[in-house]
Amino acid sequence: MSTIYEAQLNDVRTPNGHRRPVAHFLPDDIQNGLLHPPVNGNGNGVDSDLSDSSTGSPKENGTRSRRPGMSRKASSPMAPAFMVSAPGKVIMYGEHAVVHGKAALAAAISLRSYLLVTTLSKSQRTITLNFRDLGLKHTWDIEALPWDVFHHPDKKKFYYSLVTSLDDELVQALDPHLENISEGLPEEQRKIHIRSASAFLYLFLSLGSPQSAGAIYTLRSTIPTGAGLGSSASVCVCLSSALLLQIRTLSGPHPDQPPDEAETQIERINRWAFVGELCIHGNPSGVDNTVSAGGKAVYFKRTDYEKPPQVISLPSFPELPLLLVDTQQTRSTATEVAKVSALQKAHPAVTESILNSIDHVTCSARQLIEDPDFEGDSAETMAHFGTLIRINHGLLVSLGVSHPRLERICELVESANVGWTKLTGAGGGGCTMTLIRPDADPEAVKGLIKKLAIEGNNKYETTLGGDGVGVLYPAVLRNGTDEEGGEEIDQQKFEEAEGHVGIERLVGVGFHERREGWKFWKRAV
Ligand SMILES: Nc1ncnc2c1ncn2[C@@H]1O[C@H](COP(=O)(O)OP(=O)(O)O)[C@@H](O)[C@H]1O
Ligand SMILES: C[C@@](O)(CCOP(=O)(O)O)CC(=O)O
Repeated sequence: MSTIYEAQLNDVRTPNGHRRPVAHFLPDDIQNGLLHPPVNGNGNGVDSDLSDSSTGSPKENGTRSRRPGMSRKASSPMAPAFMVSAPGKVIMYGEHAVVHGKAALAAAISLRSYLLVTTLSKSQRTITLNFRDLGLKHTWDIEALPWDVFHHPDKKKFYYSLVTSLDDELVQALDPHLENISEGLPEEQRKIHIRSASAFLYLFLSLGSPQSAGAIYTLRSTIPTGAGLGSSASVCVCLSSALLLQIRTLSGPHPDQPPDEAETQIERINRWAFVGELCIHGNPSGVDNTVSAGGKAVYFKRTDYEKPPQVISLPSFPELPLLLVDTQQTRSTATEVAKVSALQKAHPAVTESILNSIDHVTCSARQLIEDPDFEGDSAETMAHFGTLIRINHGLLVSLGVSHPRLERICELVESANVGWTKLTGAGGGGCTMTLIRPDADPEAVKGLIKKLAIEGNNKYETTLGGDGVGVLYPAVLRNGTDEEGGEEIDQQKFEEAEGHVGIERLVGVGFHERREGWKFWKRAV
């Protein structure tokens, strides 16, 4: 959909945004959208025989082979390695207020997380979490995990359940399995590892079973961690979709899948991604995982946490010339969200009025976009969006979630007179987004970008409004190499891809002009 502000520094990627018709790699029944999960007597949705036998190997191009005259296979081939990918996001308007039941407007970005799932042979009864960006690698014995607690009839959840809070007993049952993660690392770093691992384990134990296949889950991301661009949500969407695919509860994605059916799959993925977010940052609104799962741009509001949120797709979300700048100042979403809750406790009426003002800002932007006479790129529209950006930032400052480094960026943009800036995401560090004025002097913009770099900021180039969660099943891509049938993405290749550019080149969604393989569930408009 949208755009990047061209400049010379710290380029992370230059996506072309092209989408190609996708190859039919999924096993027949998944491919045709017919696969509705076999929920067994334990209600865990997994049938280990079926899950192995219905998945083809990459060499068979995903077709199922059954021996004639046999109703059941004697032995089953290993499931092929597959990948899932999910985008980060920018919140245009409404961060923090959205946690308190107000509206937010957010869009997917082209920076993404990629998760490779490698199934182990039947005799290897372990799962390994390999989160490369964090340097986290940990292996668990599947049988040693607390299945009895997670599968107790009072506790058991299903792939379609709506889980809106973590269960304390389940969280406690995970503790012994998290305590020796990354021992010896500084406490702050360990905490980050433990949070990510707890999201994985909570989902694995909720969705899997003691019969789940052993596997290695290798994740790499081009989204900066903890910078306000939704890295945690995109990781959670990857985990949720991979685990739901492994227990064969998702249909498609398929190019001809009816939109309402695709929406159901997105919703299932999104619900469990939200549970992962609960593990990582405690009190999420759900806007990040919603945008990451479904992609595009949405208006989001959740007034009642016991019910699904209101999500409205915004197909006329305009191509905005945005500059994303990362202060590289670390912070955690959980801490910033807690600051606002503390302010609300201390000053309920004042805080509520700030949150309401943010809500008005978001609604004003939505009204503008949905106006039948809306002109996406007129100077007037830009000025309207820009003023709302400036006001929204001021309100976030009042909530106490800015940071001197964020303020410094606002000051530099203001004095260069090239656009309007606000923090995006949780603040306290992380990123700003600047909407560049249509009449901005290009030399002034260049000068600004140079100054920002000199002061230690990092610029991200990204497009807005792309696809949500995608699947590459099996993990084979046409990468412009001569490999017959496409290039198989194995773990070593994926791990060794150099930096963000290397990841994009190897597996990036939309990176190669003629790449085929990735498929996406398309949100109904
Ligand atoms: N690439 C990654 N691999 C594994 N976990 C990640 C990755 N990126 C982020 N996370 C998890 O998400 C947390 C950051 O989430 P959060 O503070 O909400 O920031 P963000 O704004 O980027 O979502 C990290 O502490 C980590 O637990
Ligand atoms: C502050 C908040 O509104 C957005 C947080 O975004 P991020 O985790 O900084 O990318 C929290 C939330 O919506 O869950």
